[in-house]
Amino acid sequence: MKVVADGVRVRIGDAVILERADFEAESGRITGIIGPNGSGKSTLLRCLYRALKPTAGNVYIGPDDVWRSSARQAGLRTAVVAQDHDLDNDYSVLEVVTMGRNPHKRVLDRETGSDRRIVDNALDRVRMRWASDRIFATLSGGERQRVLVARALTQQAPVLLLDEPTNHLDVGAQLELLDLVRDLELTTVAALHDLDHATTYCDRLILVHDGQVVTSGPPDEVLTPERVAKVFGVESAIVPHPLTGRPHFVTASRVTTPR
Ligand SMILES: Nc1ncnc2c1ncn2[C@@H]1O[C@H](COP(=O)(O)OP(=O)(O)OP(=O)(O)O)[C@@H](O)[C@H]1O
Repeated sequence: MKVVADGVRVRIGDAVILERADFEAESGRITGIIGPNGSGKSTLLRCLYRALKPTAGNVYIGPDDVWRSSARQAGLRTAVVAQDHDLDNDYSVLEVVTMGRNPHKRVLDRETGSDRRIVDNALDRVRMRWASDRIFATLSGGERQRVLVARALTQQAPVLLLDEPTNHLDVGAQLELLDLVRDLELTTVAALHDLDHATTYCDRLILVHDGQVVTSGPPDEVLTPERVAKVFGVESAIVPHPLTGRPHFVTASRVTTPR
């Protein structure tokens, strides 16, 4: 299922946060959104998962305009791990992850044995089943992040939207999560800060700068040294990884090119 942004514009008050954002995320592929702090990555993602209505333009998940679909329809197609969440302090981990099943249920439907198996399986995949009865708010930042990924998995949606999914995770847990995302083979759109992760895990990148999509394409075409210097202000190269031989993004020093 494809994800398409068509001329998306976001204006908040007098500020234009996003201008004419166009892109297409291919079915079953990982598309990374990269760009400096404040460039508009989260804003673009929020438009995709119905948290923010664009001032102009359209977002399509598969054939449907997300802003003409119901919240439930959107929940069946799109699972989200956002940067912020509005979870009550008293929810247990099990309750949080079970919420991912809500789009599959009618109002008074009870949890079934099948739901419970899906929830347990998701918790196993992120190695958090041991915490099922813990209060979500008492977990560490990295543990909470893994639980939110488990909740997204239980939605069993074809599209996965991730806003800086490796936040709070140690280096091993970061790679474990990104390997898991790759193995899922969903249509994934992820805002990422780590440009080596973006190079290693993404099939395509969308580079956002000052609220504009600067370019999109395969990582080696997007992350040219000239463009990285201009947008991020650092000297960089893509070189063969000394351990794997795969393309590896490295930085050297800050450059003086104005951003
Ligand atoms: N509700 C709002 N009101 C005013 N400005 C906003 C609002 N939401 C976002 N912005 C501004 O829009 C710009 C883009 O924000 P956004 O969160 O999309 O950036 P980002 O690329 O995800 O940044 P980061 O890498 O720091 O997470 C920022 O300058 C931010 O301050």
